[in-house]
Amino acid sequence: MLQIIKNAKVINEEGQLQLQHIVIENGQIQAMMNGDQELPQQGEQAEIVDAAGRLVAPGFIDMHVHLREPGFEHKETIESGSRSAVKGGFTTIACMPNTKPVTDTAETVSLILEKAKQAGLAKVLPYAAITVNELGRELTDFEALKEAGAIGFTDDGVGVQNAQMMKNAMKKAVSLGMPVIAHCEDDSLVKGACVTEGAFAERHGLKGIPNESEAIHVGRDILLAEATGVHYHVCHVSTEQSVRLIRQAKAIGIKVTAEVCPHHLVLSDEDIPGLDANWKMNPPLRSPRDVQACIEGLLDGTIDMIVTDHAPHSEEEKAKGMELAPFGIVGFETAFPLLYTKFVETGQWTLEFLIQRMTSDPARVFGLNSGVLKPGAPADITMIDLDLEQAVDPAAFATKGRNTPFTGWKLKGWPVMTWVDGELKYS
Ligand SMILES: NC(=O)N[C@@H](CC(=O)O)C(=O)O
Ligand SMILES: [Zn+2]
Ligand SMILES: [Zn+2]
Repeated sequence: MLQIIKNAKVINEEGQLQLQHIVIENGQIQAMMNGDQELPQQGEQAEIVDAAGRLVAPGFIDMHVHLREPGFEHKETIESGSRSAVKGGFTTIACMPNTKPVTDTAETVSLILEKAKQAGLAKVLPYAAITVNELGRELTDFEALKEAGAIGFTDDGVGVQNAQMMKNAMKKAVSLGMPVIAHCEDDSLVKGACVTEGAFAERHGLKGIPNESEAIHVGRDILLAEATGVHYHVCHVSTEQSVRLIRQAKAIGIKVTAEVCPHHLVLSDEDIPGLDANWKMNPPLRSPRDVQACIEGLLDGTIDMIVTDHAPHSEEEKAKGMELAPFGIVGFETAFPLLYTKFVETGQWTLEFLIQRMTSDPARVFGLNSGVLKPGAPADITMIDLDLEQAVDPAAFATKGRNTPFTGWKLKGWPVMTWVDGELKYS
């Protein structure tokens, strides 16, 4: 079937906004036509959506999310999580293996893929665990996990504490042409802390999570990546020191890539209003200096992409307070409006810069065929109303999670329609 999204404002190859018509056939982009060209003859039988000059971008790609299924369906399911994703303009999401059971067997990878297919919303790419049960003691069966459809290995939620274990994982991964994705956290430097070391922790008499707990793993793993030649990807970078280490490693050609979350670009520990666990996530909100370093790292290409680390938890769990509640905040439905409002509307970033970090860059790093609007690409598309301004209202979220620090924030740039392989999944 032929579909046309006409009068779409797209970012063209020169990085300029241009009015175009997007012609879609059988789930793929067939042509990108200039807005002043006549629509194709078959246009009469085509299903036509008039974008009326709204921004139309490649569907966003989020390489770090928690869908909680199997095992934590009270927090989220693959269905509710992928519904939240498409509502946020995301068409491809890569889910973390800290489920119950941990995604450490081919059966669980297959189960996730099956549930994602049933949900029929976003494309779901599962990661598998590096170690059995994410306990750091024994490697999982990388071949079987790859065979079942895992796209990379990570123990997200915890760091791999043992350097030899990490090195063995990297050797195995590189032999299979697979990446290792690391949650960087040295447990010996954390010990029961819930917020970053610094002003907020001191004021509230809390133990702090020091920057080195993250950066020590980044440094260690960069050396191991150099030794093994693996593609090493750093999760949720939050510190100045990590940015520096990654920058240096990239400069000498080590195969390292990195991601950063919207909250680490927009919030510091100075913004935390009090002992409210909606401001608790791992890594924690750091100092304004770290925030600045993450922004600079993204700007100079040290950090490759933006991910949400969408991490839903139930209201009861989050009500346990700053010290006892689990780490994590939801992210799909606020990511684009938040970054658009904070960085593009204020003139600090171009729209193109923001969109590339959420589309073509993750696609490039992980070898996906999406993330671009060009003939032959899957019709994974998001339409955004850049003028629509509304307050963040967790009660209206599609995710089961209500855990966000952005409640009430007035933001512009809300996704209004999302297509996956040409099928409308949100409007
Ligand atoms: N980011 C978080 O604060 N929490 C994540 C775990 C993780 O990403 O490390 C979770 O699973 O809840
Ligand atoms: Zn993590
Ligand atoms: Zn995570």
